[in-house]
Amino acid sequence: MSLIMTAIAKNIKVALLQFYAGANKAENIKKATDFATKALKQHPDLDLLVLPECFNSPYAVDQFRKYSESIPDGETTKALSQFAKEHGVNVIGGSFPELGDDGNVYNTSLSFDKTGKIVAKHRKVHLFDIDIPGKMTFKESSSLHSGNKATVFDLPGLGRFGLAICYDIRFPELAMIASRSGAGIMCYPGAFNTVTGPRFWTKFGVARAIDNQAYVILCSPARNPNGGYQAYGHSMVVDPNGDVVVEAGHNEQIVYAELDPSVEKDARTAIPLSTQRRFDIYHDVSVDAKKGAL
Ligand SMILES: O=C(O)CCC(=O)C(=O)O
Repeated sequence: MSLIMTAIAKNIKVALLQFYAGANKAENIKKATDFATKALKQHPDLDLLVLPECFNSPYAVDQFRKYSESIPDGETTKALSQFAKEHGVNVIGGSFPELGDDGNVYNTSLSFDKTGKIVAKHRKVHLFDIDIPGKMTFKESSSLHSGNKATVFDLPGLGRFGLAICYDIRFPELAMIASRSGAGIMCYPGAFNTVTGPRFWTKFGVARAIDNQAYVILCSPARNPNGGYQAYGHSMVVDPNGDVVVEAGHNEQIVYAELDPSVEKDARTAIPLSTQRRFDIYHDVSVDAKKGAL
């Protein structure tokens, strides 16, 4: 018996819905379902739809609370659940601002199986607090609270997924946890920007794919011609060898890919990282972490 595990159950046909959000929340939700409908019209046999980060709200720290809603009774959750159920399709629902029971606001991603059931909820763990002098300052923590767990889940018939949001991708640990738990696909709804996007977006997609010999899905909002936060776009799928399978431009569009379990199996068989790991050496990398060390 092969020791190499493949975490994808079948060929998975996926669509990445790259669109931007405007000021009207109801219109943003409708746009999401319109894009989803269009994708299914073009490819009725799709298994999975993926939406971008923060798809029902402008990406602005002073707006998140206004657009936030509770889960599962908020309008965004209901719309996505209903769409998944009506069309019998799995949905990784980008992210949107969640109003938690504790009164705090989170950047949260929900996934739905094809019966419309919520099968995963990830609250962004690492908040985007950066200051690049003269170029960009952003402080998500001024209005958002962070999540406190890594997210791994199964979509029945498709396989095991890891889920994280945007800036989370810079911390390889979340993808490692998912992969060590048997995930074969790592998905990041993410809104990189025109400063850090060109430099880092593709590299992170490729890095996480190679690290874990897993498919990586990145789904971004499109760039908004009416100003505000300028997302990088370039939604993409990267295969377990680090090859980019499909990549969008920066305008609104839908891109399609097929995830093939044999590609993952071949990658993992050819270079058998999973049987060569030395957990005796790096069983817990946090143990010796020193204050101020990377
Ligand atoms: O990591 C980056 O460069 C961008 C992250 C980001 O835009 C976000 O977390 O929303």
